Amino acid sequence: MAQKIAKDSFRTAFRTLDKDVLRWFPGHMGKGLKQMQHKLRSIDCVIEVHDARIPCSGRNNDFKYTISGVKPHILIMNKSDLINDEFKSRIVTRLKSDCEHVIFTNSRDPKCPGVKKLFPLARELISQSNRYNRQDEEDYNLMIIGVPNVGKSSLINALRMRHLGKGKATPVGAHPGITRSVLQRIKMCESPLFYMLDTPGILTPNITDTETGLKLALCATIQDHLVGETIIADYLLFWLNKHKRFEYVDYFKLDRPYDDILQVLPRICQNYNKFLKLRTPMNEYVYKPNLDAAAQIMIKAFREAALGKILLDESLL
Ligand SMILES: Nc1nc2c(ncn2[C@@H]2O[C@H](COP(=O)(O)OP(=O)(O)OP(=O)(O)O)[C@@H](O)[C@H]2O)c(=O)[nH]1
Repeated sequence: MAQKIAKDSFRTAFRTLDKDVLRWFPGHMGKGLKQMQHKLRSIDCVIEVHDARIPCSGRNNDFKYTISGVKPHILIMNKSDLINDEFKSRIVTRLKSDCEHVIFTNSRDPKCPGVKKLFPLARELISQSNRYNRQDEEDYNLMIIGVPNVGKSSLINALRMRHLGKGKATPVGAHPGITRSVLQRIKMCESPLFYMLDTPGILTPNITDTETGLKLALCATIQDHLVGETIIADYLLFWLNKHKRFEYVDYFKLDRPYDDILQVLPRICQNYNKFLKLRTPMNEYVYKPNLDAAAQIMIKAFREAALGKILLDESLL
């Protein structure tokens, strides 16, 4: 029934009035790339971290020509606990021409197999590569890079926890932009001696179209309010309907799937008791649905996989 309703009349393409997606993403991150280039000589391996829910969208390939083109490069698909395992081999195949070494991690779990695999693979690749003037040195220097909020700091902490038994070296935040580009050298492993040269290098996401921008926003690579919670929630609703993922109907206690976000948000306000109390010119109080709060509830549900495991790039594989 739900499928039929969705199929007959729902949107087949996502349109937003706000076409200027690039405006959402700040341009200041280019500075980070320059700093990374300065450190290039002493780096033995580049660890690129990206969000496994968007393996094709938003990766910034510029660094390949400036940094990783000449260094061993491992691509980490982090937050892989939020996608279904069945997609992993398709992701590896899809990314093969770009990077031969793809590892899936859940950085919230230092014991996950991907975290375990990373240093042995890095060591192997470094030993096969030209280390310039550093052949005699016995330490390995890594650089972790990626767009905001993909879990770079969490990965560093997971690796340190695993190999050194130590806790946090870098702050982790639920909001993008926590890491500042202060240069430091963090010990990651004693034997063999692994260092991470900088705090994580932040790359500007590569936005090719509106949908890419909205997927990046859903994955929290940019602060929600810069894009607008309602636009992000609307895109989520569109995506869920298009991919026949109707778990949201039960989760938000709706009676059926809806295509119009302005029909969904007031119902969520009702069910979650999200109202704004406003005073009228007559000094009376009225209650208005708090649509932004409802949109935040939808976005949070996606981010916590409460609507099921969702690979936003599914149709690009
Ligand atoms: N489910 C899940 N959440 C993760 C994972 N890795 C990180 N997170 C969460 O993602 C958010 C961002 O993590 P950070 O480690 O701060 O990301 P970052 O890339 O260092 O962020 P910036 O400093 O803004 O560039 C935090 O809320 C983490 O708890 C993961 O593998 N799975």
